[in-house]
Amino acid sequence: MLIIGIAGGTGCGKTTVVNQIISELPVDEVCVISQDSYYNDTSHLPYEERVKINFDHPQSIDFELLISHLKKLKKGETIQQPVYSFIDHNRTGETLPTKPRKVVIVEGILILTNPAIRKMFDIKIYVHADSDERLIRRLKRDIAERGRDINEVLDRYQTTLKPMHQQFIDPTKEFADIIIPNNNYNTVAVDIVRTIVKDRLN
Ligand SMILES: Nc1ncnc2c1ncn2[C@@H]1O[C@H](COP(=O)(O)OP(=O)(O)O)[C@@H](O)[C@H]1O
Ligand SMILES: O=c1ccn([C@@H]2O[C@H](COP(=O)(O)O)[C@@H](O)[C@H]2O)c(=O)[nH]1
Repeated sequence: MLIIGIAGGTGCGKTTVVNQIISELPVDEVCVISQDSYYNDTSHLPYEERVKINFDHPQSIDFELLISHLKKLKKGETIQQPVYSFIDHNRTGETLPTKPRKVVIVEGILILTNPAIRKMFDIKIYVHADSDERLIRRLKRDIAERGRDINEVLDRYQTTLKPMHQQFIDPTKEFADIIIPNNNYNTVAVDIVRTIVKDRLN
């Protein structure tokens, strides 16, 4: 099994890059694990409290569950990946059965901050886009897809996203084997990663 970790700040294009990598691969050869599915279960908190959580701090992630799921996949077991709602800021209670595949891609802003999970990755990738580009993309996406308004996104950017990016996420670039510049769509870099993956599948 080849486990690839793909990190990078919010809006850098991780999900887009993952979709480009897997688009030409056989569906039964690859599976994707999103760090977002592993935000801590905060069902015991009311919405008014959940919305105040700092979702850009490593402590917001249930790394224990994520690591145990990766270990199970390595052993050939199917896992139940939690489904997360950005609207409710919580797990939905549903799960997505995820079968072990030859290639497992784990993507998320904080996945390279955790030393134990870093050790499990065969290839570590960091997707880079400038902060103004990321903010613009995040604004557009969160308003269109995640039920936010402009003030909410900008407030969160100033109070948490930017400081957490500088403190925790950007420094993980140094752990990356490959850094993909993604201010523009980077088909060359995606092709290179695809070639590595295809080579592994043969
Ligand atoms: N290279 C790019 N150029 C322009 N827009 C992009 C690029 N990569 C991603 N996007 C767009 O930016 C938004 C955020 O991308 P996404 O892949 O969800 O980022 P992430 O998963 O890192 O938060 C999406 O609307 C996506 O279509
Ligand atoms: O309940 C939540 C949980 C997370 N977020 C934000 O999501 C991004 C991470 O997702 P990307 O797809 O990598 O952008 C993170 O910056 C959190 O602030 C949220 O808004 N609500």
